[in-house]
Amino acid sequence: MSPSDHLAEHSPDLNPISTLRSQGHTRSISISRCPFSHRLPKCVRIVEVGPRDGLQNESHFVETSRKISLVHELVDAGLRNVEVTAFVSPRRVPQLADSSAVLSAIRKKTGVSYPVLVPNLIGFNAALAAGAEEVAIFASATEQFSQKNINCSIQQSLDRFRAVTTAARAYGVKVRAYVSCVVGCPYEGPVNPEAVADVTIALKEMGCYEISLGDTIGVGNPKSIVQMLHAVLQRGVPVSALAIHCHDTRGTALANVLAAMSVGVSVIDSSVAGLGGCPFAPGAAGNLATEDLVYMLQGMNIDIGPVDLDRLSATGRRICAYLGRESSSRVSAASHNNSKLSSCSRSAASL
Ligand SMILES: CC(C)(COP(=O)([O-])OP(=O)([O-])OC[C@H]1O[C@@H](n2cnc3c(N)ncnc32)[C@H](O)[C@@H]1OP(=O)([O-])[O-])[C@@H](O)C(=O)NCCC(=O)NCCSC(=O)C[C@@](C)(O)CC(=O)[O-]
Repeated sequence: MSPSDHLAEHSPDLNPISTLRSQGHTRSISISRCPFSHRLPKCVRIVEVGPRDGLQNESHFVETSRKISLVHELVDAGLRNVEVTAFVSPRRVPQLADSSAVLSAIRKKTGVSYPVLVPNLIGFNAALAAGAEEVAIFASATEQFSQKNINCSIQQSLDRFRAVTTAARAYGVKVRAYVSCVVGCPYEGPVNPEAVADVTIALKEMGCYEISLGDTIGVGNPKSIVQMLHAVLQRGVPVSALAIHCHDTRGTALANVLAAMSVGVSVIDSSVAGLGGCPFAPGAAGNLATEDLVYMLQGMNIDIGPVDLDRLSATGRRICAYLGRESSSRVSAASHNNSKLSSCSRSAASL
């Protein structure tokens, strides 16, 4: 039985292509093409931020052993980039006070990167001592968010980050970077894309191999995301050095990711079960759920590596059960309710 027949049998109304075929429409193949698929990257690298971004805002302390097993489960589900924790002030982010214990206990697999967040040299040195091979620094496009988040101006933060990138180079540690509030700021409102470009260029010039552009409070839409990306690209930052990091506060994260992909972005941050949110960004909900991203990309036949969606969904459900909350992944909820339909997207890919 072909995938389309399988779909037709189980859910005829979900499969317009086979329905049209059965009605004698021979040109149905053409509508199976995504109208902008030629502009989308063929491969996407997913950066899973659940263990760090996902847990940092949780009020009840997650046991160190549970954090470690979450990282292992995500890697076992096939993810190849898993952000593990943050070496920040334990007074500011008590949930991640066990960062050294977590990172040093991770059973590392070859071919997997395990970046950790560091705000300054203190954090970098602690991360290095715990075995970090990749760190992520994090700046903001707005002054007020920078002050609230890391207690310094944008310029001061760039000076601190330059010290980190210099040290990282000396130790052979890779450095990724974030820019927060790329579309809107909880304290300053709409953000000028040129401000995002300024910070992105500064981070690129100090040696960050990749800069992840964060819609921290999930106010973006496909148009504002693309406008922001164009501003960054027009200033000469190569698209291969950019990633996108969308919070799903208003339900636009997946659409925003697709918009970013249509201009060539091929690295996407997401969080298992849609966990997450910055403690210093009031109103910020969780990230785009990794399960939902994987469902869409696998369904579109975009290569994301060997990710097992069922295992990933199970991981999301387990951590949510531990935290005593519902998963924000729509795919996870849907496949739980109707396992027969869970493979629709994957079947459609081969039509
Ligand atoms: C950045 C600092 C450390 C500045 O820290 P500071 O400027 O020194 O001042 P502070 O009052 O904020 O903290 C001072 C205390 O932190 C200590 N300290 C100083 N540095 C470190 C360090 N690295 N590790 C551990 N301790 C450190 C320092 O020694 C001192 O200790 P105390 O005297 O109080 O005992 C602090 O403000 C901080 O930790 N802020 C938390 C930032 C954070 O984790 N935010 C959430 C992550 S960002 C995010 O979620 C957005 C992102 C990346 O996901 C993308 C997006 O969505 O946009």
